[in-house]
Amino acid sequence: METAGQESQDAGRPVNPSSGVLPDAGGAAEFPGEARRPSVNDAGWRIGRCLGQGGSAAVWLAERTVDGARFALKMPYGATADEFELRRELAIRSRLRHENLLEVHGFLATADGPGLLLEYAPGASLARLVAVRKTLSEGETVTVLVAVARALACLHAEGSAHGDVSPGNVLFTANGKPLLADFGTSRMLGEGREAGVGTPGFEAPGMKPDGRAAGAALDADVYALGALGWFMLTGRALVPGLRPPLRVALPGLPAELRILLDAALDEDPAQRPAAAKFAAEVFRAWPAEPIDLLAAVHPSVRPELRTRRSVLAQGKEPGRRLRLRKRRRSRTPPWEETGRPQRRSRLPGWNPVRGSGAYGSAAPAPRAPAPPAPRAPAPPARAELEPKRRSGRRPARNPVWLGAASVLVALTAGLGGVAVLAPEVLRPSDEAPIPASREASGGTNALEESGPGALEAPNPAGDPSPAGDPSPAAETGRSGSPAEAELAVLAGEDPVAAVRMLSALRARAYAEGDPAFLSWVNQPDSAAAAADLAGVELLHSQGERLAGLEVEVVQAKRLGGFLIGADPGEQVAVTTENSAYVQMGADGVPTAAPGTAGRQELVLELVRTDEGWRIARVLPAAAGLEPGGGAQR
Ligand SMILES: Nc1ncnc2c1ncn2[C@@H]1O[C@H](COP(=O)(O)OP(=O)(O)OP(=O)(O)O)[C@@H](O)[C@H]1O
Repeated sequence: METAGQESQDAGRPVNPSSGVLPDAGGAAEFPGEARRPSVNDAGWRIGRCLGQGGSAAVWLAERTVDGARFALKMPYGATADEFELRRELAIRSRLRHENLLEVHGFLATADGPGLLLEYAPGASLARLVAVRKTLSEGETVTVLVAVARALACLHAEGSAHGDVSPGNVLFTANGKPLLADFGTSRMLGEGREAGVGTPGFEAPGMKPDGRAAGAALDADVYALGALGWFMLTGRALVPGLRPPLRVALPGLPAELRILLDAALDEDPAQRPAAAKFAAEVFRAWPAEPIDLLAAVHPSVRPELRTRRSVLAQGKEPGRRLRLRKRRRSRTPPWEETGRPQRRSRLPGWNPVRGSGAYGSAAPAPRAPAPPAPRAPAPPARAELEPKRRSGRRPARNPVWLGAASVLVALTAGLGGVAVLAPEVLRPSDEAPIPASREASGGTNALEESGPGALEAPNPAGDPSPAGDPSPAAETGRSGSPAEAELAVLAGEDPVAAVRMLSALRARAYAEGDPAFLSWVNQPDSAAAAADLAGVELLHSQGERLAGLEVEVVQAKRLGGFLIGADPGEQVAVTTENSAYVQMGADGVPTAAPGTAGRQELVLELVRTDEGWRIARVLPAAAGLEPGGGAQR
């Protein structure tokens, strides 16, 4: 289990740009125990903060410099003595493929011996989440239990048991997908089991140290699932032999969930369900909800979170139990699978209903941030859409839409429709992490320095100076303005020519972190305007920009015209290519891994206003002309 509060220990530490590591006391251990920052001779890697410490190892953030991909590096305390265990962990894990099992990539040589390279889980551990939040809602508990039970079912089907299903070994991606980690205690069925490898409160009663009885280890994993459920709902680990009946301990708990947890926690292993069945029944018993991770993650991770932010954003105390909603009762008794469709949560973030369908499965290596291709927001409540255009103020920061402090995250997290639109661009954040922006509070980046090879910022933006004229630039308090010739193209007849110019201006808004350009790009108060304004305002508010970004329309074809209210509109199918870029702070230091070049096919819906062509809506390439369809206004 990790040390309580460890994730936050690095918060606010100053950055040492020359060393590539957080400063510490002469390289001495920063944390209790033997954790010492590993030294990697290979220039292709940089070591960041300590992510956590367990009983046998410390885990560090590691960045592959060539592409900015982030991993977790697990370093056993005892160096070579534990190398065998690492190899075993790799061997067991590499046979399995499951979206809720943490990926194990291989070894990395360090001066202290080999470390195990793991998929990086930025969303912290369940131990930390519960430590901060106190308890989770029923829906969140379902999300975790279903995911972990499915992962266990996969492990069990391959003939292995986990052996230490506990809160420190359940980690989260940035979109709240639970990952079962730490296969150091895993054993093939029939193998002996070391004494004391489990976590108190999550060990099945009567589990013998050798654990050779066929199936005993599997049943013990299921008991641990029940204990996890108890832990999430009560905020406490079970005290063996002292468990009050769930009906008493949690009187408001829906009966369906209570029966399932009771079954998993049964003293008699034979009465416990198999992991797969437990997953199916818990999934059916109560609607899953995305996990609210905001309070638990390291400050540098907050910008990339894709989970809902209700607890803090709504001013509620972290850890406050969400009130029981109207129960969704099942007429079918637990343990009988019906395959009945589940109610879907509309909140962003992973849940087992949508699973990989919504966000894709884990990729071997994280990717660089997605380029800001034109976005089409999901159809939201109109009130959420109102960008305070022409008011000189920033757009309203709706927690769902703009809770993040990073532009790219805001675009990808809040605007759910984008995923439908451009799936190749919008990977889940564990695949496409948007590395940390600098915290206004002085927090550090996840990987905190740019190093000698830091990317230069092409076309550095000048200091914004508030303008005093009544132009749109003045209204946003910025000085950006297109040239006369560019404006003439927008005012012309040809929507195809206009589309090229609109794309270029839009890219300039991002490249210079200057919202003023957007006034010439999007139709006022449209969905496209809301999305872009939110994104660029976020960049602007952080003094950041996407340096070097250029978007070129390589193909454009008119699909046809239509009316949007009284205004003439046009749909134009476009293929755009964006350059690589760097998310850059005002000090010229990159705040995220470089964005890669890419290509997209979209349909842009333009409207011809008195001031010229503007983008009203962005549609998937397949959308084509929608007869009678109009842009959201
Ligand atoms: N892939 C990861 N991404 C982010 N954090 C991680 C990752 N792996 C581990 N951690 C953090 O490090 C802590 C310790 O890791 P882990 O549980 O693997 O160590 P351990 O010594 O094997 O633990 P145990 O005490 O269970 O034997 C975790 O609780 C978690 O906070």
